[in-house]
Amino acid sequence: MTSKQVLIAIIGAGGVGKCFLSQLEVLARKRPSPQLSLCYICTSKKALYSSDYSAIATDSALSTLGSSSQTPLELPKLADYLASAQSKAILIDNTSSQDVADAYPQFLSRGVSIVTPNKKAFSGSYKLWQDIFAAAAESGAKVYHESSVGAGLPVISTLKDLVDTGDEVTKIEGVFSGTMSFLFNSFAPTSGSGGKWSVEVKKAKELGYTEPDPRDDLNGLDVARKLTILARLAGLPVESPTSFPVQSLIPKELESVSSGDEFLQRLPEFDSQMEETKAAAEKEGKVVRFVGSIDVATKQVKVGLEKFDRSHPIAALKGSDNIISFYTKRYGSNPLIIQGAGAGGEVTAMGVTSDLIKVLS
Ligand SMILES: NC(=O)C1=CN([C@@H]2O[C@H](COP(=O)(O)OP(=O)(O)OC[C@H]3O[C@@H](n4cnc5c(N)ncnc54)[C@H](OP(=O)(O)O)[C@@H]3O)[C@@H](O)[C@H]2O)C=CC1
Ligand SMILES: N[C@@H](CC=O)C(=O)O
Ligand code: NA
Repeated sequence: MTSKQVLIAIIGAGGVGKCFLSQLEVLARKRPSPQLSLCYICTSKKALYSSDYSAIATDSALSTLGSSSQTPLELPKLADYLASAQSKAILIDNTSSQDVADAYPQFLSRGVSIVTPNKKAFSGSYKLWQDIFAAAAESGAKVYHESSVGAGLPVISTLKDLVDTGDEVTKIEGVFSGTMSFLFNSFAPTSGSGGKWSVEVKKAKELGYTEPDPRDDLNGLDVARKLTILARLAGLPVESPTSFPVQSLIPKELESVSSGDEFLQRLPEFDSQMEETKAAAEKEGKVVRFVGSIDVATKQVKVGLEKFDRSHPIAALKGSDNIISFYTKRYGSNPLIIQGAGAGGEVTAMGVTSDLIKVLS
């Protein structure tokens, strides 16, 4: 190992993790120095690494991992492994695991930087948030999580720039879920009749837009997590994603179902409930959409369904698009607006890779 080398460790090789691996390959080619060396990769069951930090070939990492007989290191051991290396190490967390998120302070305090699309660390308890940034400040390690809100869209960097340059954010509102956007754009389009709710939910999962368990999207918690992150960055110390009103779209009858698969299997029985919601909006000449807002002055955060005129920009979104409006003192009554795909492996991995570039810089 040399000081011109940076070690990369990846936890999670699913939809986002796989796309990140190919982007890492491109980045390593385009940016020969420092040399990026993949030293560890794991899923929840398998791992690939060696005690001398030998480089794992990125192009064949997934197939080698698939046939590996190594199991993942426990998180404290992984922190030891990375902190003991002579080169700087960066941990890429491509999971949605709370356990991995809870361990960030351990990594950061030992100088290991973190890049992640996982929302759990930044929307968990306020104490975890404080511990993460305190550990990073003390050791000088970096932590970036652009893809935790709006996938690769520059939402977090924009909000940080607004705050760091002395602007005052008064309100943030919009569509914060790629899954919810896709579902309502296809189930209740501004023209035509739209598909069946349960069929669209399955499609959203197949397209890689949903959380590993789509109930985490449908119960509103994914959006609540994103709003918690943005509210904290805007200066509101929101305690948790369940400390403000969040509307769930999970039918009452399915609230106690144990697995995501059983939930998806039974969802068609309840399509009529969402049809009623859609029909009620149509009666007023409107369409229904799933939105969120943070009112910084009144400290109010909320997540749920609202009706919109068909000509409203929120009603007219396409595919998995998010739209996020920042109202600030500087921008006055014309908000700064960010719009584009808010879910999917490639666009999410782009946010992760560009965060990695920031750490390298
Ligand atoms: N998909 C998207 O559009 C977006 C996703 N994100 C976030 O990106 C993250 C990844 O999402 P996605 O790739 O879609 O999810 P997937 O379910 O496709 O992949 C998750 C990966 O993490 C692994 N994993 C889960 N828990 C652990 C653990 N405790 N230890 C080691 N590995 C673990 C899984 O392994 P195994 O298969 O063995 O369980 C799998 O390889 C999530 O936090 C999600 O919220 C953010 C923005 C957009
Ligand atoms: N499930 C999430 C993925 C990105 O955060 C979404 O649909 O927005
Ligand atoms: Na983003």
